[in-house]
Formats: sequence, structure tokens, C-alpha cells
Amino acid sequence: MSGFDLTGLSASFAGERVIGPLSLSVKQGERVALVGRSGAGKSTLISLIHQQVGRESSLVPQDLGLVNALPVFHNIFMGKLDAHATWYNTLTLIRPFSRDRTEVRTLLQELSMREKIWVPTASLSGGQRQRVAIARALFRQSSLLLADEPVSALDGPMAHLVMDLLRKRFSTGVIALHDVELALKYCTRIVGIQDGQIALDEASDRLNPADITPLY
Ligand SMILES: Nc1ncnc2c1ncn2[C@@H]1O[C@H](COP(=O)(O)OP(=O)(O)OP(=O)(O)O)[C@@H](O)[C@H]1O
Repeated sequence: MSGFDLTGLSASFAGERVIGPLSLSVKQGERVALVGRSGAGKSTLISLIHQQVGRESSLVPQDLGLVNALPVFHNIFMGKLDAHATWYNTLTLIRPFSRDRTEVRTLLQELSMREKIWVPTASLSGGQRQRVAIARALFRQSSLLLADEPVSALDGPMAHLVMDLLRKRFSTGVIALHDVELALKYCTRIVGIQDGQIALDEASDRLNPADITPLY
């Protein structure tokens, strides 16, 4: 499965509805950008989708979910923890297998941080930490990407490099993005969230930035 068809998505905090109820159907091959002002409900919607599709997806959460005390390698390896037996994961903590080392090194090379493989994640910059979370999602090798502002800490060229990589590696995705230009360039469909509801749902090639501005 890489597409999904979800109905009745809704979430409330302290009795106040922040998203939904809404339905979202994403076909295989679609890359959906979630856009909308801060607090509109994009992160909440990504969490709801992840709760439903779970193991079928690769998640890049906004808070990254890294274990600071562990090296970069182990944080990336965590993308596939559920694919291995406990003994394999335990041995990897002490002495990683060469095929995993090679795979992780290749990913880090693509993300221009190969030399950081054994560095504790705590000592990385914000942009490097974000790339570790992206590498973890790539290492997982699922076909559905769920990502919440995955390039917010990266400079322009690196943001384009990462968005291009995500486009090539994931056939289907839902990505919350503040950057409207990136959303239009790398995603096939734009879903605008306003007050917890879908206020815009259109193919990217039928939109320009001015069409999205009213959501902000
Ligand atoms: N754990 C929580 N407890 C209480 N309220 C929350 C919680 N998480 C989110 N909210 C509220 O839900 C609303 C939607 O938040 P959400 O993080 O989904 O928005 P967003 O569109 O992703 O914002 P941003 O672009 O700033 O990341 C906000 O009003 C926020 O304050």
C-alpha cells in the first residue's frame, strides 16, 4: 500500500476541535503538500494519517524524534528496527553489520554528511539533525512518506537537494510545507488547511503562489 483513503479524521485538544472531521484520499504516485498558516492543523493531520497507516509509512516528524545520546548511524538504523529480530538490533547497538554501515554511509553521502556517521546526534547543527531524520526515513524504504516541515532548517540549495531526493525515493507522500515555492515545485497536489478543514485541494500545475496566499 502506498496510497490511502481515510475518512472521519478529527482531533481535539482540551475539548476544542483542531482538525476535521475530514476525509483525505491520496492515490499512489501523488505527492501532496499540506499548506496553511501556523496552527492550522497540518501537524495534527499528519499524526492522524500516521496513526492509521502506521508501519506502511516513513515518518519525518517536526520534532525529528532523534535519540541524542546515540550516534548518527544508530538513529538512521532505527528506521528499520521493526524489520529485524531483537538479536539483530541488539548486536547492531554494539557492532553494526557491514551491509547496514554501507547503506547508511551511502545515504549520508547523498546528504553531504558522510563524515558524521559515528558522531553523537546531540553535537549536530539543526540542519544536520534534520538530515539525519530524513536519512532515517529513506533507510526505512517504505513507499509512503509522511513528513512535517522536513526542510525547514536547511539552506536553499540543500532544501532543493533533499526535496529532489524525497521525490525520487518515495512514490507517494504527504508533506507539510511552509515554503509555497517548494510545495509547487516538488509536489503534484496542494491541500490547503484552514481552521482544521480542507480549504483548497488542487493539482500543483493548476496553481501559482498567489492562489495559495489567501490561506495565510
Ligand atoms: N499536544 C497539544 N496540546 C494542545 N493543543 C495542541 C497540541 N498539539 C497541537 N495543538 C493545537 O492544535 C492546533 C493545530 O496545531 P498543529 O501543530 O497541527 O498546526 P500546524 O498547522 O502544524 O502548525 P505549524 O505550521 O506551526 O507547525 C494549534 O492550535 C495547536 O495549538
